[in-house]
Amino acid sequence: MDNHTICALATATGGAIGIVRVSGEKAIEITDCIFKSTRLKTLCDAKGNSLHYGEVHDKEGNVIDEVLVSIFRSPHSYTGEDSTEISCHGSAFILGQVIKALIDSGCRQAEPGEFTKRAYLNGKMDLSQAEAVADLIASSNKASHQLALNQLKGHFSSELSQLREQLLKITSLLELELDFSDHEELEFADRGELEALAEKIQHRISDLILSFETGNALKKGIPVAIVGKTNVGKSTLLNCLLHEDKAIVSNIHGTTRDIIEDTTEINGITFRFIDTAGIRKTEDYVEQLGIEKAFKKIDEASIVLWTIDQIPTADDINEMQRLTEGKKLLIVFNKMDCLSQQQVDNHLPFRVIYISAKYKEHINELETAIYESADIPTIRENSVIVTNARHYEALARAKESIQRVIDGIQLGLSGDLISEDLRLCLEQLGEITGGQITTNEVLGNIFKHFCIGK
Ligand SMILES: Nc1nc2c(c(=O)[nH]1)N(C=O)[C@@H](CNc1ccc(C(=O)N[C@@H](CCC(=O)O)C(=O)O)cc1)CN2
Ligand SMILES: Nc1nc2c(ncn2[C@@H]2O[C@H](COP(=O)(O)OP(=O)(O)OP(=O)(O)O)[C@@H](O)[C@H]2O)c(=O)[nH]1
Repeated sequence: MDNHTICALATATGGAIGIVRVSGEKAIEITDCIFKSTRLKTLCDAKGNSLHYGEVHDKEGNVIDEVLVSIFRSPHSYTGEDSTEISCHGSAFILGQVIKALIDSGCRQAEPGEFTKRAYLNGKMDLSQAEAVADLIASSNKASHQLALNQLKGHFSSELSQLREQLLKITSLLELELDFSDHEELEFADRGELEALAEKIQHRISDLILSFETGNALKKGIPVAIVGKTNVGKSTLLNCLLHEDKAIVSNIHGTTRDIIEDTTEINGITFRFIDTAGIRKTEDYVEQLGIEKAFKKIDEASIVLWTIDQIPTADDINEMQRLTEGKKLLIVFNKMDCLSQQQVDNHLPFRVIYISAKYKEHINELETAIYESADIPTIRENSVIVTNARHYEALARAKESIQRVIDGIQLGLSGDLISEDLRLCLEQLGEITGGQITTNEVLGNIFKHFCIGK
């Protein structure tokens, strides 16, 4: 890490007040260079967590703005370094001038995520908490907000450290055995006990891996595929659910060829609606490609809205069931405005939601059904749900390692062979929170997605 003092705008432009953050060894000294107060001789004597009124000026001594400066002293700051925050009037011009003045006095403009990266490197938070900061900023609904907050608060981190402790316990039991391996009659490590412990760890890792399906869906949006024959009104329905004209609607069969998707919220949960090409037999090569993509999307979706505009035949029902096996299936009978009461009353052997996409009738009812079929678990303040693909991958590898430990114990392998897999498992779990072994490449990949000033 370079030890330059960094600065950046911390707020979005356009507000009444804008904050410029400064962090690093010379943060207070450099801020003092551009700051003048009638009360205080120099900021360098100011206490940590104090607030100071004054003016900032440029190199030539021209006043830029009337401001408030907060002082944080290492290690009691967000980054763990000496830091200041300059609250100015929220004009893009003023904020630019303040940053320029700071750079003229020896600061460097911060890179994306550099404040949080420093907080991580200074031990203020672990890597999964740093990632939670980015998720928190990106959170747009109650669920994703709660998940990010839980991760930031360290619930996931402490779960991982419990797992690491248990792994270390197995390791130390095995090492004890190795130390005394000359005395073959001595068996310190009860293999049954070791196996039970390893299995407990594996279960917990498996649960975390499983939680990713929910976590990922809540973060990225629960995938809902809109499927059906051509011209039944799938694109009209998509537009209706998204509350915007996203897809082209026409009465020409086979209008939608490619996949069109976007997200929207129902009761604070993000859903990702995917409009697909209408399914029919066709000689048109491009349309056929679209239909194949539709089948793939059904596979990836958790919920399928099978849209119809006529009473389905037995063959239709068979196909519907065959293609959506293992999915939550909602049958949407569209164009109800064209149906006779008799057709509506015709009893179908499954639940059907009658709507009119064109005239926006019964859309609320459909939204409720979609929300209910998503079966979203309540996210408590201390729920641990994995939402990050990097964490998921590390857990998957850790699970393989612990499986090899279990296999090794069952096969009666020697302690040193088993220890090797235990060490791997520890390392893989350690990647999530970031240990000594985190490479610059991994760090670079994580922090480049942050905004500047965070
Ligand atoms: N003005 C401002 N608002 C902000 C932040 C900030 O840096 N500045 N944050 C940041 O992005 C978030 C709050 N996070 C923060 C986390 C730690 C510390 C801090 O000073 N920690 C010290 C003292 C802790 C204490 O008093 O208990 C420490 O960890 O030692 C500050 C902000 C959101 N709001
Ligand atoms: N009467 C009536 N017409 C509708 C309704 N919903 C859609 N339509 C009409 O049905 C026709 C087909 O609509 P689309 O949304 O393009 O149908 P699609 O299923 O996406 O069609 P493909 O792209 O061919 O798969 C259009 O003329 C729509 O205006 C409805 O609720 N009632």
